[in-house]
Amino acid sequence: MDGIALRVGAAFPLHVLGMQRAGEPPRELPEGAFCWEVTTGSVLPIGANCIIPVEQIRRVDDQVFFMGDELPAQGAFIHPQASDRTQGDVLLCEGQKLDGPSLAVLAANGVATPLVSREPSVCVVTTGDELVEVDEPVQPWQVRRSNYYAIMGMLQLHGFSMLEHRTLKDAYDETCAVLGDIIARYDVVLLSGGVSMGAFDYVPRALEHIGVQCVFYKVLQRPGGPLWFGYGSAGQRVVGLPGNPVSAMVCMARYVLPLLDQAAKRAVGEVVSLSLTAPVPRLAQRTRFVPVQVRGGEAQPFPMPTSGDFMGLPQTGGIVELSPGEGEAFAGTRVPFYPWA
Ligand SMILES: Nc1nc2c(c(=O)[nH]1)N[C@H]1C(S)=C(S)[C@@H](COP(=O)(O)OP(=O)(O)OC[C@H]3O[C@@H](n4cnc5c(N)ncnc54)[C@H](O)[C@@H]3O)O[C@H]1N2
Ligand code: MOO
Repeated sequence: MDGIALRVGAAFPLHVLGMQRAGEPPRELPEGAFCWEVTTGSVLPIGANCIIPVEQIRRVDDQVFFMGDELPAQGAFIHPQASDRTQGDVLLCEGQKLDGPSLAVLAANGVATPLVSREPSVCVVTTGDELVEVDEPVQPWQVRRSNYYAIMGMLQLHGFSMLEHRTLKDAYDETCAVLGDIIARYDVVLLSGGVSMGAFDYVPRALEHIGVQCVFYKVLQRPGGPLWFGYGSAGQRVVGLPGNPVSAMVCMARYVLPLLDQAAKRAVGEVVSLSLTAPVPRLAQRTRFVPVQVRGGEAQPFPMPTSGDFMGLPQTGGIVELSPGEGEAFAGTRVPFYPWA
């Protein structure tokens, strides 16, 4: 507070001894009708116990007159040491993301070298003979490598930066060799495509051949049924995402982003639930994920015709999860929501 520092009870007018500026060591305030001019952020002069804002005084030369209605009480506009937190208080917990406020707390407390977890390195591997680069000419029987951009974008927007990319042809020996090399060098490997039932879907076989321990393969869900997950010998997390673009993005939002938060030792955010604005048929035996537009805490279903149709996804903010069951989830049903990033 910009104003004057005084002792409660000192009789006005007060004599101004000078200016106690921010960044200066404390001055002495003697007994009697004296005060120090102070600026916001300055330390309290020794002996002062109250501040009067500059708006409430009138200064004539070195004399100060009180112009307010009521004299402030002892301690007014003073921020005592340790009044916000005291020694021994916990300021940040494990898993805290170092955002602006938490970095400010670290800096203010002199923590120049905080103990942080290492960001996991991630390699995204896209597989398929039909895939071409985004800036290459594409034939009617070819597909642009859009899953790579979708996955990378989701990872980057989620705060991951140690990202690499490899491409693989649908060839078993090459898949084994390249994956063996990649898995030895990254904490997390995210594969797209080649996990289903096709004659050239080599990913599950190749991963097991090179010693990646399968934890699960196939989930009762749509889209994203053929999802594969396992651990490398040094604990590397390996995910085989289904190649269909909607399936790959759904599995990223629902499983991979939380998995990476866990790998980075970040606190995994609480899952938000939203209210459906329209009924959605459930699947009898499978969990169903439906893209939604989010408006005012409500989820408007925006289903894609197939898991290869993703041109409408940019109008959505993420997916909701419907548990298996008969009939439909009615409008108003609260369902878990997973954002795209
Ligand atoms: N007989 C069966 N066939 C299929 C089944 C099944 O259970 N039985 N599951 C289907 C489901 S569900 C899915 S999902 C797909 C997943 O197949 P894969 O993971 O093996 O993926 P691919 O066959 O390699 O590709 C599927 C589809 O996605 C396109 N794709 C692949 N990678 C990319 C990329 N990087 N960017 C854009 N598009 C990509 C690819 O061209 C295919 O069209 O299997 C069903 N089949
Ligand atoms: O479930 Mo697949 O993941 O729809 O196309």
